[in-house]
Amino acid sequence: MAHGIIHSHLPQVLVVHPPESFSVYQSQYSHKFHFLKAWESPLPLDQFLSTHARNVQAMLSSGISPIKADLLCHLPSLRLVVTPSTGLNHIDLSECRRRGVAVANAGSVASCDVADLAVGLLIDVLRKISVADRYVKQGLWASKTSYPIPLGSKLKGKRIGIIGLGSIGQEVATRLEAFGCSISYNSRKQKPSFSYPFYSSVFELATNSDALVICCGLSDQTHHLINKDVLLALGKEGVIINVGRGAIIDEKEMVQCLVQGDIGGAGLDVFENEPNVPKELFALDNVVLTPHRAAFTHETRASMRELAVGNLEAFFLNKPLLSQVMDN
Ligand SMILES: O=CC(=O)O
Repeated sequence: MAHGIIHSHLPQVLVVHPPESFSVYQSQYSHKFHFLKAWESPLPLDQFLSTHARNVQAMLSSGISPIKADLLCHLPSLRLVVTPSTGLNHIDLSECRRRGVAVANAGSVASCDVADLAVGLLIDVLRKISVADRYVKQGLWASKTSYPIPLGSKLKGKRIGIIGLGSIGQEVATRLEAFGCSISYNSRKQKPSFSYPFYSSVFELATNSDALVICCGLSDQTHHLINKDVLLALGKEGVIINVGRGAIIDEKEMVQCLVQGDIGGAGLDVFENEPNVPKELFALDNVVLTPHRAAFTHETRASMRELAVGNLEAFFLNKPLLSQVMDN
């Protein structure tokens, strides 16, 4: 039936924009929930919500599309937003709090994968794996007598500055310690359970690091946290890795620093205006780009779905949520 508008005995879950692999939610969980699919409706969204979603208590977010006051005002009965993402910047948490809407996210299920990609990007930038891959695949190795790939840089011994020592940052630290790097960090608050040196200033952290790895979430406090001064403090050999959110870095300034050689390189999985990536970066061999893929493994996507569904089930059974966002 169109848009899933049927009278069903199953609990209704509003889906405004489908999350990745929504077909799997449908095939595996349609016996538990009735998914109300707003995007399939020919009605304008406002009208659809006012007409069909006024009594809906729970919604499943796509993990990307904004859930802000302009949407929430059409959903007076809403009590839960579940997002199958780690990041929460697409959700207006204070508006949710004001309206008594709980929020549950993917908790730490993606942390290992995200940390793996961060370390992979760092190794790629330092050891020029993508450059070398292109060199071989383009037939340059076989066709040239000289060896034009510049030397890479050793990972062991590098001073790594982690921004955000949450579960992703901690996984990055564990991995890079095993590679013989030294770890320091910046976080909202010092974490006494870790002995890594803490810097309350990102500028000081950058000054004392060979690479910065951004692992924090995007908020008003972290927007453009990495500005021109921080980038210049990182220096000409310094590398920046971002698996957090694009807007944590002032992207325009970063592009300029990379183009002018004011920093040494970058490994970026996230961008300010996805899916648009500054074209200037395409020509730079010291920059490795991935399209927001850090949490994309079969295993983690399945865990994210299971946790999202677990939260929905808990909600409808009046049980505690499995991964409620604490400051919500
Ligand atoms: O970026 C991915 C996520 O927030 O899960």
